[in-house]
Amino acid sequence: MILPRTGVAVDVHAFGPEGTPLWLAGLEWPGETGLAGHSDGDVVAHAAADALFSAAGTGDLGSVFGVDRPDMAGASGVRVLGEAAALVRAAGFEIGNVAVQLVGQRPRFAPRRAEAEAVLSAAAGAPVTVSATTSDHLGFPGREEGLAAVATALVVARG
Ligand SMILES: Nc1ccn([C@@H]2O[C@H](COP(=O)(O)O)[C@@H](O)[C@H]2O)c(=O)n1
Ligand SMILES: C[C@@]1(CO)OP(=O)(O)OP(=O)(O)OC[C@H]1O
Repeated sequence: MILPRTGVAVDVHAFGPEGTPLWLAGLEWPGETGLAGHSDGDVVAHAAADALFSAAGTGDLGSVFGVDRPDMAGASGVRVLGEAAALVRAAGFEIGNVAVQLVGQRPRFAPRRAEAEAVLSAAAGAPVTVSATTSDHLGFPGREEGLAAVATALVVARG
């Protein structure tokens, strides 16, 4: 019997200097300060990609993409998630779904949830849902030093 496999991941990025564009959940957020990173720092897309690797048992974000690949400098979250999904499929898995939760005081995510889910689902080729929560002003997200995202993914080996 082929059983589904779950994966889990957390990603964290600090905010960059004021004026850095924010890319989050595959969307640009005008007027919001962006995240620092080798790529565009999209914690939601990164957590989704890493959860897929976790489910498939194909390593993790750092070991697959690393920060020493010049072609990944500034890479979009949509690209990271799309490439992760392709690698997981190439390893012999179908993707069931990915669920992500953003942790941060801002941006206010809910008004753009449907838009973000559409963009990320298209990138992954499977349903990606995104929820958001504040940390009630506690910890680094609460102090608005950065954002975190936690994700789970479900994959099934092709029979
Ligand atoms: N960045 C965020 C954080 C939260 N939300 C929405 O607000 C709801 C309540 O959040 P609490 O942390 O106060 O429980 C949450 O369920 C989200 O719908 C948001 O849109 N953006
Ligand atoms: C995505 C990568 C590669 O550009 O860079 P970062 O933007 O630093 O993101 P992180 O979540 O630390 O994952 C590691 C890297 O693979």
